[in-house]
Amino acid sequence: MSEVPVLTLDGPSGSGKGTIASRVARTLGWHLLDSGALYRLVALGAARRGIPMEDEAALADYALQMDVVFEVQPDSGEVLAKLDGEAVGDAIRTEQCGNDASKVAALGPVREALLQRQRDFRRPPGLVADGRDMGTTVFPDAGLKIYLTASAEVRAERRYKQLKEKGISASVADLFREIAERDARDTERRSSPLKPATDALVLDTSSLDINQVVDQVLEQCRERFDVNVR
Ligand SMILES: Nc1ncnc2c1ncn2[C@@H]1O[C@H](COP(=O)(O)OP(=O)(O)O)[C@@H](O)[C@H]1O
Ligand SMILES: Nc1ccn([C@H]2C[C@H](O)[C@@H](COP(=O)(O)OP(=O)(O)O)O2)c(=O)n1
Repeated sequence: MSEVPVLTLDGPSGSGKGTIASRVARTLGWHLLDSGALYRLVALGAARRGIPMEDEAALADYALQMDVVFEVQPDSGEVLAKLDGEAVGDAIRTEQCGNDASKVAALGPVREALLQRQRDFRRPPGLVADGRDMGTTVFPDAGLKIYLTASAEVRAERRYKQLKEKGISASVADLFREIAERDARDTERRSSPLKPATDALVLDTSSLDINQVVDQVLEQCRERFDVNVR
């Protein structure tokens, strides 16, 4: 078993995983795995190559050989992805790409193809891994597992504000429907469905702000890991 400590943050869309994972990883000085970005990159790369979303074998093959580089921006901490040598920008952040990612992620062979790539992110001094099955399947021996959640209404409202800030128009009602559909697909699939690990700490963030969630997660990290953070 690897000695490198891992914190897993799993949960449904809009629960705050990405935001909290990036803040906590920066504070701890640990590496970051945005596993959802990998599924989004499979969906984007496959669409660009004309691979049909039903062709499991071709999708898994692409997931195995796609060339992905994540570059952390030193100032903002923002992570930029390069796929097959090209910066993808916001193309992987659209709701369409998220929905396509959720579809390719339901395919067992695609999940299998991404498993080792995700585990390779575990490097000293530690890893914060964000996704759906980080605590259940990818890092079952993680030292701390947190399952973030929030009501679907709150999550749709957060997504609405996030899109508005980016200048993208959307309706809360459509976002709510998409979130409910994605929740259903992610929790009902057979291969590594979205659910809290039996040893995960469940944190409902519906009435917490970002700083409150970061503080609670860091508090748990201080208790579980040999870290010295304020
Ligand atoms: N606890 C929170 N309170 C309010 N807004 C939040 C909270 N956590 C995240 N957000 C905001 O909600 C949006 C979605 O968060 P994000 O981290 O992308 O979620 P996820 O990765 O789970 O889909 C972002 O705009 C983020 O700033
Ligand atoms: N570990 C993971 C991460 C993401 N997925 C799938 C399921 C999700 O609906 C999509 C997109 O994930 P992502 O975390 O980027 O999406 P959100 O930011 O939560 O909306 O990928 C997965 O099945 N397993």
